[in-house]
Amino acid sequence: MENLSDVHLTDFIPSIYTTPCTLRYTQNGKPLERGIFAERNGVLIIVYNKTQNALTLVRQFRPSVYLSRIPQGDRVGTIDTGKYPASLGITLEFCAGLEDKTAPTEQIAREEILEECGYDVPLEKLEKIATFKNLTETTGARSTMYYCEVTDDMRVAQGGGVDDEIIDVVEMPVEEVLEYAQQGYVNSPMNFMFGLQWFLYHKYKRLGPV
Ligand SMILES: Nc1ncnc2c1ncn2[C@@H]1O[C@H](COP(=O)(O)OP(=O)(O)O[C@H]2O[C@H](CO)[C@@H](O)[C@H](O)[C@H]2O)[C@@H](O)[C@H]1O
Repeated sequence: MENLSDVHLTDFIPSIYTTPCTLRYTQNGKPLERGIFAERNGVLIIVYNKTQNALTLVRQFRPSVYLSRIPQGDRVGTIDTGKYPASLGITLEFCAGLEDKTAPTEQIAREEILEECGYDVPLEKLEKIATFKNLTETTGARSTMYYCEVTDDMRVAQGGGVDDEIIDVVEMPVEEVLEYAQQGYVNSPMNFMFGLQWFLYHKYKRLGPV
């Protein structure tokens, strides 16, 4: 995962994943315009391994996170991966996936848990937490978050993703996740911080660890 080379920025290449546009409108008589970066909707799953009292998380290289950590002046030409190693873009996240098929979100969540984390979970083990907006200033895409408890004997595969995905599955003891989230700089998305708070309040502190 850390083996990164030939990194360079190109002009935007349209794809099914992101659609930039500008919305013009008049509000209270004032003409306005706002840039929008439309994204796909997705699902997120807080996977709690009861056997290990651990959260099942995924580590992966996120290009947008990597780029955000490189100053503008050093983004020209081939990026110096000696100065800016892959680790800058490696995040710790909950299992997640895009709604890339017309299946119910529960079904997509179940498949992502299997593909990324290797657990085969029956649909009824998925508890829906909420559907919410990812960001409000640049994208209106939504995420649907689930909670799912697993045990070691539900693991049927190694996980790690499919196709071009390079994903490490990390079973991290809950107390260790807490320490990680209390650092001054957390290389994880906002939904990770929210999901962790939800888990602590609604499951971990309330019911106690197994
Ligand atoms: N911007 C992009 N450009 C090109 N190819 C892309 C792309 N985004 C995804 N892909 C392709 O789609 C594949 C599958 O992605 P996934 O469905 O596993 O979603 P991911 O885990 O990236 O999380 C996603 O969905 C979750 C849940 O919404 C979000 O939290 C998270 O930010 C989001 O990346 C990737 O391996 C890649 O090939």
